[in-house]
Amino acid sequence: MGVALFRVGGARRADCTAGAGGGTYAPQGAGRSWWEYGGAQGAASDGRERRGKLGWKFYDADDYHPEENRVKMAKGIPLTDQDRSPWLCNLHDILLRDIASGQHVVLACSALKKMHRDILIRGKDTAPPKFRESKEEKLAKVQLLVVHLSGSFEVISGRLHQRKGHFMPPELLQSQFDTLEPPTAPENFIQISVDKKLSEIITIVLETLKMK
Ligand SMILES: Nc1ncnc2c1ncn2[C@@H]1O[C@H](COP(=O)(O)OP(=O)(O)O)[C@@H](O)[C@H]1O
Ligand SMILES: O=C(O)[C@H](O)[C@@H](O)[C@H](O)[C@H](O)COP(=O)(O)O
Repeated sequence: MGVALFRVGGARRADCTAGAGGGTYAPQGAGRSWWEYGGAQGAASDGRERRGKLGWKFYDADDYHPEENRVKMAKGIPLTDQDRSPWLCNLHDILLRDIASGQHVVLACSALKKMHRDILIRGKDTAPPKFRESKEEKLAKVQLLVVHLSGSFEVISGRLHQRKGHFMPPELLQSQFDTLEPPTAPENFIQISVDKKLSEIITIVLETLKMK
């Protein structure tokens, strides 16, 4: 539930280094920028399509869950922030590693809470923001776009019931709605209805990027 585009040049946080979660991750790829969104709203579909239009590398955060998270979700048990932390940290590490090679990246990710999006951007840092933001990271934040794909429970639930071969059962959707913290200022975001066609969503994002 949400999408983000980042242009990040900041340094990786010491407490969020690769392997923090010890899970079965499959890091790959390169990028300077990414966007992130998710939560059964069409994020992966939209991301793949936009990756094609932009020529950016695409990551689906679902591909990076540790096995224990997949098993838990498949049983219909919602993840806790403790479960999500190593997964988000790993994504943060992957993306920052990619930044070094200078390629733009698209990331589809649920990122339901502000703190989840913060981990993707900065890593897991408990220091107060005024102490943890380097000049570089401030610049990076200016260039971050979060795209929040919003929709009604009914529409998204209907789509999930049609979706085949995914570990997350539709029954978990209510917990996602309960957990969602829609992006608000000062996050740099746009909101797009999932009622729109995929092609329309992509057009809006591309237009927004041109203006940034
Ligand atoms: N804009 C859209 N219009 C109609 N169906 C969509 C749209 N976006 C996604 N879907 C469908 O909704 C389902 C969930 O999309 P998916 O990309 O898996 O979501 P997420 O990655 O956010 O969990 C898929 O079956 C997908 O084909
Ligand atoms: O495609 C989906 O249905 C979702 O992306 C789903 O897989 C889930 O949202 C996340 O992978 C992690 O779970 P949280 O939403 O609990 O963070």
